[in-house]
Amino acid sequence: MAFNDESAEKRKSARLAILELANMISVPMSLNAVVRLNVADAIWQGGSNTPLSASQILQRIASTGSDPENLQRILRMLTSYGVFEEHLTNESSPLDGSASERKYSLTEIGKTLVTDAEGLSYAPYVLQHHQDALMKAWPLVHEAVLDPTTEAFVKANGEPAYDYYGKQEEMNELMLKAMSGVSVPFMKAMLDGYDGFKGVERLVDVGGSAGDCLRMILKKYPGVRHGINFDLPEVVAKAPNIPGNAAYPFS
Ligand SMILES: C[S@@+](CC[C@H](N)C(=O)[O-])C[C@H]1O[C@@H](n2cnc3c(N)ncnc32)[C@H](O)[C@@H]1O
Repeated sequence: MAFNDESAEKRKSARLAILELANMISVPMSLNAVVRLNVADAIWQGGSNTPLSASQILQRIASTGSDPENLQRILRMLTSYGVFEEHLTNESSPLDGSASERKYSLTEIGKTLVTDAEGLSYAPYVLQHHQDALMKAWPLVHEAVLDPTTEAFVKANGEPAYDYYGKQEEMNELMLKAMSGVSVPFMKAMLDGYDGFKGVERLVDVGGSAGDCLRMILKKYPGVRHGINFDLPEVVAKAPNIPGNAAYPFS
């Protein structure tokens, strides 16, 4: 196939678009980096969300020898995806000598990574989705088309995901924390607008993970006397008991 008009606007935009797609991995990997570095909590320290430069953020999270320029690149990348807001100050930049120093605060998206009073955030979800076992499976996605008999995760890791998580305590705990971080705010919002649990006496949450959803439903609906968290044994073993739940110790 020959393309005669390589300078046509739509060919130029198509080439830019495919380059962006080809490099898209830099976005979740940058997100993973700021979670590992705990940048959101560093900016939010004390609830102020005062814009900070990369060097000021590093003073809160890292020892000497860290590289503010590399952090700034990551922050700028994620600013373009709405995680941070960039503020150009009147002070000159000690990093690159430019007239304005760049500072960063959290947007609403960025705030989802801040650890709340219950120790929860969306940060563990980001880590869970980029753990080594999953990262090993992604390059095998095309094999799901060519040979769908074995899923990519199994090909990469030798066993299905939940078997793998169950055997690795750290991964099991990360999965539980990731689910709690996502489900607690979701469930709060859902319970504000949904009253379908009225009149229910026995409730089974299939795949209930740490039991957060069940706990929140039981708290709002004391009429639900038996709440059963039906999950894998190693997951239920880590799930805290729900006070007042008549189903214990049978969940
Ligand atoms: C995506 S998580 C859902 C978490 C939970 N419903 C929430 O909203 O926080 C899926 C859950 O299904 C559980 N699960 C996977 N296979 C299962 C099985 N065979 N029997 C019971 N639970 C299982 C996992 O351990 C995990 O907790």
